[in-house]
Amino acid sequence: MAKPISIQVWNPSGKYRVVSTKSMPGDRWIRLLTDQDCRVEICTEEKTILSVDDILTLIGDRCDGLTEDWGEVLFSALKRAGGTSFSNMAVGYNNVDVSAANKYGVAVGNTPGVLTETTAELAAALSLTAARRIVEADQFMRAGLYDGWLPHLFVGNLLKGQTVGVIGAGRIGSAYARMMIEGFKMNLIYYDLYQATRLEKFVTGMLSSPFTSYGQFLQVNGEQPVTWKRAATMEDVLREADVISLHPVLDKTTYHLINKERLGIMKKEAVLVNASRGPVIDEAALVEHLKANPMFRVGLDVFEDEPLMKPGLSEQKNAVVVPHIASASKWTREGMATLAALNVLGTIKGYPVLGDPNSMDKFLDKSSPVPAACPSIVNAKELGLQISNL
Ligand SMILES: NC(=O)c1ccc[n+]([C@@H]2O[C@H](COP(=O)([O-])OP(=O)(O)OC[C@H]3O[C@@H](n4cnc5c(N)ncnc54)[C@H](O)[C@@H]3O)[C@@H](O)[C@H]2O)c1
Ligand SMILES: O=C(O)[C@H](O)CO
Repeated sequence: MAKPISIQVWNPSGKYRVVSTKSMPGDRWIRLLTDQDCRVEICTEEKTILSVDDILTLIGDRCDGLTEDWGEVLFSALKRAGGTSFSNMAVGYNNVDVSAANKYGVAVGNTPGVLTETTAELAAALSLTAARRIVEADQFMRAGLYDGWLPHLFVGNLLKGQTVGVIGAGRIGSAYARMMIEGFKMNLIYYDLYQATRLEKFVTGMLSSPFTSYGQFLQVNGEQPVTWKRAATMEDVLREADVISLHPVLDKTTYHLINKERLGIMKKEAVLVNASRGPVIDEAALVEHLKANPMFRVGLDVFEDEPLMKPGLSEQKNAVVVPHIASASKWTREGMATLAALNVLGTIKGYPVLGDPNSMDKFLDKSSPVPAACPSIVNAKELGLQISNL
């Protein structure tokens, strides 16, 4: 007999039962659901990750929508309980077996757009922190080791005029690239399967006057214009860039994208940042590379065996590690909760799915009524859901 799971209930008499496996920030998402006749159950267990059995208990024998780590067993249980809707509170959905969801007719929601800038800012922070050895210097200071200014104390890398490499120049990768170009006047080299047209236009391009591009703006102000290049291969980025940030989705094409061989072609003093997904880097190979190359530095928000780090990583002074906080700003996390709730609500109500998963503003604007649509359902086409342009 499964152990009972502790929950908090909102609007107990609501017609639709929606379960959230975690407490999510803010209360707008709860109101949006309860106003539309949903009974909302929020798991209040203290453990961070629920087991499959815990979630099966939460689903029970009737559940209309739910939010966690999902595959065949859970989607079939949700279907048996009458559920048609699931949402990740995340843009990445590598934790979801979408073909199992398709098999059981369950819509899979995600939360794009609202976390783009917040995640890019953390990647920029990790780049700077690693390049300028801020964590090492902070620890040194707190340990009472500072005896006075020295020419060689914590010498790091200057970013200005160096080259930033972006692998995966989608929403977050492009936002990060712009921050590094504007903030530190770095040159850009990027690799993506597709051309990042908007990003390219930003650096050189054809945007409106008074300046046609950021490069021209710098020139007019007496500064060296920045350059950009779309690399033909990922190896070109690894060879040329001084700071490399990873922003692709995680799938079989990006698993261990950074491995021993590819680490080997990077500059000895390069900075590598990962705020995408842990398994994009072969973390055991990275630990060896960090040991052998003390001037090579990494900033990691995500880990291959999350929440664990590979043996040896935590001892490396040339690694900055943070616990998957890239999207952790108040505005973003409340927005993610709202989008996740609206994905579930919209599916329950049979609303169409927004055709453009990059324009979430209308769902996030607290001063106007929320549109009768699902913000982002990744398997809308497979399930034959109606698409709307609002
Ligand atoms: N650390 C965090 O908290 C956090 C927060 C948000 C997103 N993420 C991760 O970041 C990822 C990207 O998010 P996004 O909103 O920018 O997604 P996006 O879809 O806009 O961008 C992903 C880009 O990766 C590119 N890509 C796919 N396969 C590739 C390959 N083999 N080589 C190079 N590029 C490839 C795609 O063409 C696309 O441009 C998410 O899938 C998620 O895993 C992490
Ligand atoms: O994919 C995502 O959105 C993150 O990992 C959580 O912010």
